[in-house]
Amino acid sequence: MKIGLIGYGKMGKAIERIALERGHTISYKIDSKNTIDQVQLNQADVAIEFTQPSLVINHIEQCISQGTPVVIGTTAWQEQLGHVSKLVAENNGALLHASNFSVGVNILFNINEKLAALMSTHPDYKAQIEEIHHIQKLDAPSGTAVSLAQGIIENNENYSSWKAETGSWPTVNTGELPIQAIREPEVPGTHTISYTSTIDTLTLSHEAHSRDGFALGSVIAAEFLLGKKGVFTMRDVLAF
Ligand SMILES: NC(=O)C1=CN([C@@H]2O[C@H](COP(=O)(O)OP(=O)(O)OC[C@H]3O[C@@H](n4cnc5c(N)ncnc54)[C@H](OP(=O)(O)O)[C@@H]3O)[C@@H](O)[C@H]2O)C=CC1
Ligand SMILES: O=C(O)C1=N[C@H](C(=O)O)C[C@H](O)C1
Repeated sequence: MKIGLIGYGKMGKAIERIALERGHTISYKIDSKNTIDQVQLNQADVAIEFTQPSLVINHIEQCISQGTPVVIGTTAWQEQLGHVSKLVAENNGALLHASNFSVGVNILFNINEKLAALMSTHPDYKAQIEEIHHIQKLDAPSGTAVSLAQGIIENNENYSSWKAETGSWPTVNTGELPIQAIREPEVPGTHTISYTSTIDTLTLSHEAHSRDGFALGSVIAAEFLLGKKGVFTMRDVLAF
């Protein structure tokens, strides 16, 4: 498969290595010096986009209007999912997005929803989410933390919204789920959900050891997307 890389930073480089190991070729690499306007996107069978929240919607629009299937890893654009879904439908396009492409985190998403449902009838347990990432990360809280919070809100009647702060825990009102974002050098991504009562604490945690899991998941997602039409997520790839 011919893959176009939109974003050739920390993730783009990890994806290139894993794509080549899996027998794919790289058609182009887009970064701040070689931007999307300078490249014929449909040279590639599929594009994989990991850039920045401020760029991703323009990149999606360009890929979909030029008929290029695209895998989106960039985070912090979910409020535009309605616009993006409409665009994909109108152009009979193909797009796959995920806040986290690692298999381990997608298993965590599944367990998180089940635990949230079990905890719904135990309001004495207070939930919280902590995420730790490298200091270059532009968005906070992480897309993964937001997905985890949504999984709790949809399955636990004690929570109806989330509130986040960087570097400390937010003060919350009843029904608000607290998220703390921590930034430390070199951390690829660690997410911890805990439920604490006066009696005990129950904890679910995922710690990425490198970016390889995110990169491998995005290449597997690109392989899945080839020949399909519509909007997909890692749930479709992993058939959860
Ligand atoms: N869904 C998932 O599993 C994961 C998602 N992410 C998300 O992916 C995104 C990228 O992360 P990461 O690779 O660490 O970030 P980096 O900052 O390392 O890379 C960003 C890339 O975007 C490029 N870029 C900057 N400006 C432009 C522009 N105008 N046009 C085209 N490209 C441009 C940069 O170019 P240059 O190199 O020239 O500066 C760089 O190659 C983030 O949103 C992050 O949250 C990250 C990991 C996993
Ligand atoms: O920016 C990152 O590095 C990561 N971003 C994603 C997120 O926002 O959840 C996924 C992963 O945690 C790494």
